[in-house]
Amino acid sequence: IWRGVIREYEQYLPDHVAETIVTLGEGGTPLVAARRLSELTGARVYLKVEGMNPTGSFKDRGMTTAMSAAAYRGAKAVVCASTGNTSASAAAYATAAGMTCAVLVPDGKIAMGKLSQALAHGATLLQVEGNFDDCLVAARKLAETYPVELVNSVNPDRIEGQKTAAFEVVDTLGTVPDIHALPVGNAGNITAYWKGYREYKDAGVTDALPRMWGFQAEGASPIVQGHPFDEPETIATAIRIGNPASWTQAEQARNDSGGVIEAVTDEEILAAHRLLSAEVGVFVEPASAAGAAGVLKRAKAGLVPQDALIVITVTGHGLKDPAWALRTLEGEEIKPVRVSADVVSIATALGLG
Ligand SMILES: Cc1ncc(COP(=O)(O)O)c(/C=C/C(=O)C(=O)O)c1O
Repeated sequence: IWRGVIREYEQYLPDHVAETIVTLGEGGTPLVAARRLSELTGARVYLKVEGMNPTGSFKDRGMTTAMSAAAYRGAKAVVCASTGNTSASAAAYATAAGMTCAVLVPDGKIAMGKLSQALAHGATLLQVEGNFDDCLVAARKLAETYPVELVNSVNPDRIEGQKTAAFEVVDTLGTVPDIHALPVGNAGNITAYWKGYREYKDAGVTDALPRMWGFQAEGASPIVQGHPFDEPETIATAIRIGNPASWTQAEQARNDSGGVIEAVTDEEILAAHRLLSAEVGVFVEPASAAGAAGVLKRAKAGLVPQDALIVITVTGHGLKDPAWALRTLEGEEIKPVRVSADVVSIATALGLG
């Protein structure tokens, strides 16, 4: 039985997170061989399906450690800024810890699934007139001034929990991938994976390191462009971030691993989003497809080494933001076919008639 991230990887985690463990069974997510992506790229591609965590995104890995640490310090209230998934996760783990949770989200830019989760878990959700970056500045000031713990990925306990995904990839594959690809927003996750891979190598579990390939949405690609975006814009609202908190660490992961951080367009993100659900069988939210979009883009440019072992993290479940399964970027509806209840109409509609 899987016992959650802290108990499975306690020896690699700080002592203060293992004293008062708050867990919802996070981690132990599937590593799925993506045959269609292997065909399209000429590599051996696996997906680390992080939508299979308790609240449907990778954020739960860092929330178990951050909330356990907060509980150990006797905190009664937590706060976070979020594009949605951090708030869903913070709300669930705060509830599990018996704490109150305040979340600051950008006005009108949070996917319905995530909003419903934060509210269902009883978080106090404030829609801030501003973008995610404004929310993060406010959340940090609030935690400095009032007795509330900040559980954003600027909190190192978050990174500690999230690095366990790298351990799981190695434990499942039995080796290190040549390349690890994933979306980059606030850049905590690329930082965490790189830390995890390095710690396994330092511990002698592995003898190599992957190249880190991070992908930002073109309209929200400060690390790619080398300057903050005051008005980040993308339909991938989870990564609609203009000034990543872990910017420097993300560049270190890119440089030290000999990897890249590049941009993909909303069209490329949605095309990958649809390919993953329609041709691989894994339904993810749009931002989560940015890594796959980037690998496909580099494959088209002849930049994916033949037969390379590639793991792509898909970060959140498709149910978080199902709207994009029902409409195209051009706005046309994808509607279920309506038929009368007789078997002939049904057979005809199915092309059997
Ligand atoms: C589905 C999904 N995919 C990718 C990212 C980017 O990860 P980072 O580069 O570590 O930020 C996020 C991030 C979400 C938040 O930042 C938040 O929830 O506040 C996400 O929800």
